[in-house]
Amino acid sequence: MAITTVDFKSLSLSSVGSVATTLVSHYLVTVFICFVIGYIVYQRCFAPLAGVPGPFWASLGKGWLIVRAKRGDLHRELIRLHELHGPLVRVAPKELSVADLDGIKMIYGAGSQFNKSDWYSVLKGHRTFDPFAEQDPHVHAAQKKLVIRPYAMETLKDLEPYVDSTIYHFVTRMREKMSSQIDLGHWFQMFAFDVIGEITFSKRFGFMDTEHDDGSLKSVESTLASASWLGHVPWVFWTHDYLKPYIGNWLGVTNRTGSLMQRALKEVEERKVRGTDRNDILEKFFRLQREKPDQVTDVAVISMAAANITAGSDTTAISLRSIIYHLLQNPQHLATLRQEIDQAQREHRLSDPVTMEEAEKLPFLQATILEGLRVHPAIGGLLPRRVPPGGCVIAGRYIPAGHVVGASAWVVNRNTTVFGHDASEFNPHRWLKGNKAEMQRYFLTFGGASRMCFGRNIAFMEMTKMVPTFLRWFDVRLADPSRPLVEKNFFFVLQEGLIVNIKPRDGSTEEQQANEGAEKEADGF
Ligand code: HEM
Repeated sequence: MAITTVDFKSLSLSSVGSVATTLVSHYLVTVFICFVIGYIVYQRCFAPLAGVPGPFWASLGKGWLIVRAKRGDLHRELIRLHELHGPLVRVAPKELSVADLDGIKMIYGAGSQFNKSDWYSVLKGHRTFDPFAEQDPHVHAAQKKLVIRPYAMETLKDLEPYVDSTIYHFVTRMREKMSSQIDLGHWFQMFAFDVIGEITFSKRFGFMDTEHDDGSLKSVESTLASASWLGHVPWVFWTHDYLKPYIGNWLGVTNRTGSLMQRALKEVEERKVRGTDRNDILEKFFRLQREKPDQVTDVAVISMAAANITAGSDTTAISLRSIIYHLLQNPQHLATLRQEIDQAQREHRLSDPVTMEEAEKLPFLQATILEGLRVHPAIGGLLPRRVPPGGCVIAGRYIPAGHVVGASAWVVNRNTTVFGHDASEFNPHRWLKGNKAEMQRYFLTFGGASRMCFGRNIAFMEMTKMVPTFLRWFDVRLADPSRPLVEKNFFFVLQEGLIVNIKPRDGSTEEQQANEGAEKEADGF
């Protein structure tokens, strides 16, 4: 048997060095492999959330969430995973998606102790006044108390004329588009931005006039697209923030504190110089400021005005698209709604545009709007919350303090126990026949508890007026009913492809209707 021996004398210094390097690198690789195996074994077998079902890669890091956020399909994937695995799905090593009804009540119900997680820190950035993204519950409560009044039900009457004038403008522009194919989804987006401009600053953005935007639409989209993945790794955002003076700005999320804030700032400054006799939201903020000048600062007013644009424009456009698209895909429900609207019209129960009060007396319309909001919630992210001290038990599973739990309205709004066996279908009748109070308890489209949407009354007013006014004047058909809308979930679930053919209704000529619309606009609507 041959025995190999090392002749140390014959080894040069450089070959000793290379043997040492090889040994060290082998050692490091071995340590690294042991570490990786140890980490995988820990996460899969011993970590507090070990054993909760979910995608393999999600149990090991944030990569799975980031990939889904970038692909924009998290909402659909969560529906699939909950169907497969039940009430809890592990979406990251310390994060769960929850579909359990008691769990939903615990996280988003009255008196909840679950505060917004670090995901929101990237939206907030350095802003000092930001009720949407604020994580500290005491700061949030104090800020909300200062600015909530302009969003209350009683003030809707003051804002209604601004919505009327924008709806008139929309109808007029649609009449100019008669008999042609249009991207109705894009028009709803331009409408939603214009109406927010009008109720906040008494100034439409002017997108419907020019059929172009000034970059705001892209700005909101890139804010969301960037926040939706960065929120899972806030340290990337803060490192970028630290290095920004040297490397420049690479992250779209900073738009929220950049260009949109600049627009709000410009409007606020102009208004201060110009003054106004209008009773829009800005004027209402100024009134609050006069009452409490130390607390309702300029920063607060500008921040809230900008929040209206980011939180209130796309969300409303998405909801309008959902309502109209689902009606067009379900002609039987469209026919029922048309019947209700036409009958009210014949009985002279409708103004033009339909008033909020009139619309509230149309039950099928109200049911249709709720159903559109249920099947396609504008916000499709997980609404992540931190588990409070002491931990919690959801679906029989203990979840330690500091872990993150969240639910997507896309999953909860499809719960068959609450919404019925056909929960995944669009059926407005469920709101007329089913247990409405129970359905509203778990309706997560506007969020929940103290963090529920401030702007929901305003959004509801816009939709409840717009839908009957639009359907009363126009006959709309999908250009290609076999082509579903494309969805992109960047926290907001945006749709693309609502291409329709549009025609006048009621037999009146296009010219006649266009003239009526123009006259009404000139009358000061
Ligand atoms: C159909 C339209 C809308 C939908 C579906 C919607 C949905 C939501 C949801 C789900 C939340 C909670 C988000 C979370 O927990 O992270 C929220 C919060 C908020 N929304 Fe809306 N929203 C809509 C329209 C509006 C409008 C028109 C405005 C303003 C004019 C607005 C202003 C806000 C604000 C300020 C918050 C933060 C509330 C807080 O944390 O206290 N929203 N919205």
